[in-house]
Amino acid sequence: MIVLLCGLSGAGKTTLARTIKNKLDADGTSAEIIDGDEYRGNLFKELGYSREDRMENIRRMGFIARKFSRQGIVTIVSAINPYAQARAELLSRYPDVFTVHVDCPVDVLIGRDTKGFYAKALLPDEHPDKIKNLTGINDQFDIPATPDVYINTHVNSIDDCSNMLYNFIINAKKPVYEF
Ligand SMILES: Nc1ncnc2c1ncn2[C@@H]1O[C@H](COP(=O)(O)OP(=O)(O)OP(=O)(O)O)[C@@H](O)[C@H]1O
Ligand SMILES: Nc1ncnc2c1ncn2[C@@H]1O[C@H](COP(=O)(O)OS(=O)(=O)O)[C@@H](O)[C@H]1O
Repeated sequence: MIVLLCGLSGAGKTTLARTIKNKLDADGTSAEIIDGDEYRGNLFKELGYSREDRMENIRRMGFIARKFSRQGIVTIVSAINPYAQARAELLSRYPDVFTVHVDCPVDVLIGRDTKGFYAKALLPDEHPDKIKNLTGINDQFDIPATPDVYINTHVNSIDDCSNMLYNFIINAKKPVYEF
């Protein structure tokens, strides 16, 4: 199965992906994480943050994820994945995709600001360091209308969030059709 985490930067996707992979490893279930930062930094270096590049980023991650999931590996795609169109494309292309909205209020994310991006996005327009396309501040995020799982990392602890998602993964079994 492909577990498509989506949510704003700092919402907790990487934290949850790693925690869940550890849990799955511990019970003997193969798992792999396809992480936006990791793939962008190593394989997709030419991609930026325009709509077109984000769409392409998700297309590529989905393609790779399917290679793993076909082998029975629980494949967690951890990326902001902001567009309904990109998510719908993966859902229509692959038979084993589950969407997980990792949610957290923007004001809490501005407080977490683990990478300093929110402070830069909130700088005045004329500031040379201003980020002009940070998802959730000045770039689009389409809230998933019907996610398979909704997780709010502001109201639930890391333990509770990862247990919720882990339980979903081990119970969910969509048939995987060959094509
Ligand atoms: N319930 C929670 N679940 C996950 N992370 C949490 C939770 N509560 C607090 N956090 C904290 O929020 C931060 C989330 O950072 P993380 O890198 O996982 O986010 P991300 O969504 O992967 O961001 P990015 O898109 O920038 O990679 C971590 O510092 C983590 O400790
Ligand atoms: N303008 C930006 N918007 C969002 N993330 C950014 C931006 N610039 C740099 N980043 C970094 O790139 C990561 C997001 O990459 P992805 O998850 O791969 O994004 S996605 O939009 O194409 O799905 C964030 O974790 C953050 O570290």
